[in-house]
Amino acid sequence: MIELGVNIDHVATLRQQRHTAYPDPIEAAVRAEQAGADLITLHLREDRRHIQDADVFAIRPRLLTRMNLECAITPEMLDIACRVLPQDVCLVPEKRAELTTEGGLDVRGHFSQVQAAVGQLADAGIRVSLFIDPDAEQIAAARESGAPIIEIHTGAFAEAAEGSVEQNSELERIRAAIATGVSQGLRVNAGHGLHYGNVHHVAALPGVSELNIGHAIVARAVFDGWEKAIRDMKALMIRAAQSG
Ligand SMILES: CC(=O)[C@@H](O)[C@H](O)COP(=O)(O)O
Ligand SMILES: NCC(=O)COP(=O)(O)O
Repeated sequence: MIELGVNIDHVATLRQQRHTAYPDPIEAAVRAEQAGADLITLHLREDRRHIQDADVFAIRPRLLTRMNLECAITPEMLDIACRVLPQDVCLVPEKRAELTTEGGLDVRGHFSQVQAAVGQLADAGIRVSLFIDPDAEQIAAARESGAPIIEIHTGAFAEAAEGSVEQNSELERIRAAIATGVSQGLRVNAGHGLHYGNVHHVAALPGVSELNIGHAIVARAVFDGWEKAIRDMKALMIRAAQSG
């Protein structure tokens, strides 16, 4: 069954905007699990714009499902990951000035660095995922690095207008990437920019294991409440996966 990773970054964004104690990402994580999240995703950015180090350490022992910690490949982040020991770490590229993660990791271009990071995390017992664009060369490099999981960056698909030629072509790239990854023995996840109006396209693709979704769920929760926003997203995913 397809799994939903609820990304709680933007609960922390709201808190950091005023440096209040609320809304509390720990409560968001616990209540997300109660609403049906299969895992909790959070991204500790180098600039600490949303999730803080203390959040990661506090949430880890509270989870009944699993933690998917997203981070850049830096000595500092790898050290934190090895101290927190989440079940999963997703290695992502970061640019300090970007609004959000703009592209996938260039695994081929930084192969030795990625391979070393995968090895360090794997030695600590952490399952590693690489956040990459839907590109056959990157998938091959990811597999060679020893990472057992890839997460396909769905940002370009999400930015395309519904029903457009561009959206269709991005969806086909994702479909092909999932098929390639699965055929190479990788677990294939996907995420970024998915929302209530586009998630069905990706959830219906054969072979996709998990979708990580954050911004749209936090936005929907403003009107519908946190648990309902999560339940509704999961229902959309499951319906699409069953009909796909
Ligand atoms: C790596 C990724 O796609 C998202 O997790 C992202 O972390 C959401 O947070 P940002 O909006 O800070 O990019
Ligand atoms: N890895 C993608 C993710 O965690 C969620 O991204 P978004 O839904 O906040 O764009």
